[in-house]
Amino acid sequence: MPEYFEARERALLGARYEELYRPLTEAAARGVTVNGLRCTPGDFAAGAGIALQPSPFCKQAFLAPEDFRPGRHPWHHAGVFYAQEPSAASAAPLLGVEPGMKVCDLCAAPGGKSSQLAAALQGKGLLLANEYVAARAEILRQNLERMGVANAIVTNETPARLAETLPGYFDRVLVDAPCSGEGMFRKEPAALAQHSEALVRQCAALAADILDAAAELLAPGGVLVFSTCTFAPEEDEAQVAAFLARHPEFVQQDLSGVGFGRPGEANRAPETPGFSAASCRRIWPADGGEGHFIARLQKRPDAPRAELPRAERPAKKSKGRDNKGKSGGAASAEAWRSFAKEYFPELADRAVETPGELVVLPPDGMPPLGRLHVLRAGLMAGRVQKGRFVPAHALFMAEGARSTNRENLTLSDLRTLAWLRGEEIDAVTAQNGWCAVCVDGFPLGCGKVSGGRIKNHYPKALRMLG
Ligand SMILES: C[S@@+](CC[C@H](N)C(=O)[O-])C[C@H]1O[C@@H](n2cnc3c(N)ncnc32)[C@H](O)[C@@H]1O
Repeated sequence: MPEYFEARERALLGARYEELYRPLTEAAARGVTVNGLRCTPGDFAAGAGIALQPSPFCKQAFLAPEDFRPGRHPWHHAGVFYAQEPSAASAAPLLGVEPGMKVCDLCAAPGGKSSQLAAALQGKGLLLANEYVAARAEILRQNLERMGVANAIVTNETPARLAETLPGYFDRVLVDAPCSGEGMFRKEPAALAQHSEALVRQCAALAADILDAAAELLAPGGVLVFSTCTFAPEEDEAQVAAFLARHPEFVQQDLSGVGFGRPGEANRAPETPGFSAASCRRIWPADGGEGHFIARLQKRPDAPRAELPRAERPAKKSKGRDNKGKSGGAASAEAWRSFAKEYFPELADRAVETPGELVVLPPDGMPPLGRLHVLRAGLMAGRVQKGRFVPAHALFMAEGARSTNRENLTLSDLRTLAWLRGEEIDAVTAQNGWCAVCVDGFPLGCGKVSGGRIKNHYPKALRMLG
């Protein structure tokens, strides 16, 4: 253990130090969280063929065996589950997301908690999943695509710019803050190597700014969940106490009845009106996970309502014209509609956006995004090339199970692994044309059938090699 960390924690915990941190000498716990857009936890446990234990931290999650390799399981490729450290699955359900809400995940990559929030929305309402680090934002986009999320906007922004653009817009905001990662010591050697008192202070200051942006993003009556995977007072209890002192328009909610973990620690924050350490929740290594801190705060319903800034002019539409003289956008929409009528009749009447040659199905009630850096706004349906519609992988990952043309594989079918390796496979149930390839009913992308064989369109970067 880093010297500063151990000295601090021993001073704060006394004899409890040994009890609460002792499990850090054992192997890291592994967990999986079931994607509620795909199936129920019960169906997952019955069909996955993995020795699972229910997680104490989340109804949709399980503890997995130490040697479990998620990337080798076809259901992982099909977005049926997300490999998530067990205690990390605890925070998102505490946000109380319901279908139809507007939800923002401010620090979202790689996307474990965003996937949980999207599942809670059940395709209705909006998830804005933001990630500040560009390369991580791309991973977030890919993970949400794998999980079949169609109603997300993925942005690569600073929390402050989001708050300027969408003040008061969201019913729920999650801040899973960048932190000093003291709960990652066992799992990620880098967290151990980089740890220092200066890092703790730097992370605390950064998270305070992120929380201020979160406060601005929330509508009156909206709920904010703040979580970290660290134990440092400045980043946990003292952070929440300082937030409440800065934001009298918020009240803390009590998490003592959540059924897992332990209360926050009173000696980690100064006495602050409205703040209760006992109402926070801590998961210590002794509780079975790597470690998490969670607090829940509500913006008072009578807090002043913010005005959205006036929408800026939308980006110029492509001026491309097809060979029939129609605008590129109208031609793309028409190509999509005729494709959708054949393969996804339920989607054929949905409104589409056609930036350039692309066809995107925006989420219902798109907010004004101004000049935000948006990686994806809704579901990428495909693109039009030489007048023909070419479907996107994302379309089949979100809607493949409802396609009119499907190849139905199972976990025990040898064609499943062949498909994930990128090979051509025999068509048994699918007819000529585009088809969804599914394992046990869960989508694994698309292929094109001709002469009884399915040409593999599973993206090269996602293939299971070796
Ligand atoms: C604890 S991780 C989020 C994990 C994620 N919620 C999940 O469940 O998969 C914190 C994230 O905050 C991002 N981050 C780093 N600097 C940031 C900043 N200045 N503002 C907002 N987020 C930042 C990190 O890149 C990291 O992806």
